[in-house]
Amino acid sequence: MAGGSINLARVYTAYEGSDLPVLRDVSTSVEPGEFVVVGGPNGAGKTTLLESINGMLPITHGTATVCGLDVLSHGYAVRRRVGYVIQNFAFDPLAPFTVGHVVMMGRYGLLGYGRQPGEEDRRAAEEALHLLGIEDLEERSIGKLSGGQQQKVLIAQNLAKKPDILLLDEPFSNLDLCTRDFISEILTGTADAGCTIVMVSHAFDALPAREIRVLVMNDGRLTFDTRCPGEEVEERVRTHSGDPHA
Ligand SMILES: Nc1ncnc2c1ncn2[C@@H]1O[C@H](COP(=O)(O)OP(=O)(O)OP(=O)(O)O)[C@@H](O)[C@H]1O
Repeated sequence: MAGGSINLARVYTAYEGSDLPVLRDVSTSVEPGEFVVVGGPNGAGKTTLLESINGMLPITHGTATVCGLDVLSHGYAVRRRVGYVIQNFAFDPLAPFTVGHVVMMGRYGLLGYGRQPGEEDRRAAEEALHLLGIEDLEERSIGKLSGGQQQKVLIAQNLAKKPDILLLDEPFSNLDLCTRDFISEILTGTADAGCTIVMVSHAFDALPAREIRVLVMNDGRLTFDTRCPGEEVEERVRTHSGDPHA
């Protein structure tokens, strides 16, 4: 994990079929190894921001450069280096994959076309299973696990990829309090190893004690940007989030 930078310059993003952009005039720079928390009210554009960074959504104006690559013209290369733990994902109970398969899928984008996983891939998957403490689930069917267990598997899948940047959308949403602390420690270790972390969250109780970069979004715009210790993040986000019901 080398740690990747993110540079957004006056970015606008619109969903297909819509003329109105959801992200509006977003500019920011994230340095390699930063731990970023993105807050703000429901519908502010936080998920849209993550999916603009990894090139899943089309940027209609402005430029996004991730790990030194232009996202519009090098989306595939960007996604090889960026992990993404999506929000509220649930596998079909009949999905024909074991936990081991799902974690190994994190390596597939790194393999050439038609190449089978090798020793390095197996080691990376085993390390990720071990880090998340889910080795005992390796042979279990993914769709038959609890939401919290599936969440851990998705995090393991993305860590097996050894990304330069890890994007996480509400990673604590399915997790009990102890597991939140456990995942928070893993993310802190991942950031300390050099990986840039960008996490969208409404839950701030499990943030690491280290310095956090806080970005707040309101109505598609980036409206607040600061750095503070983990325990102050909730207060900063609360103070700077517009009330959508006001
Ligand atoms: N697939 C889509 N097509 C059209 N509009 C969408 C789509 N997904 C989201 N939007 C709109 O984009 C806006 C921002 O949504 P987004 O999911 O980025 O917000 P968010 O800040 O992540 O919200 P939350 O905290 O509720 O997860 C919302 O107005 C939403 O309705």
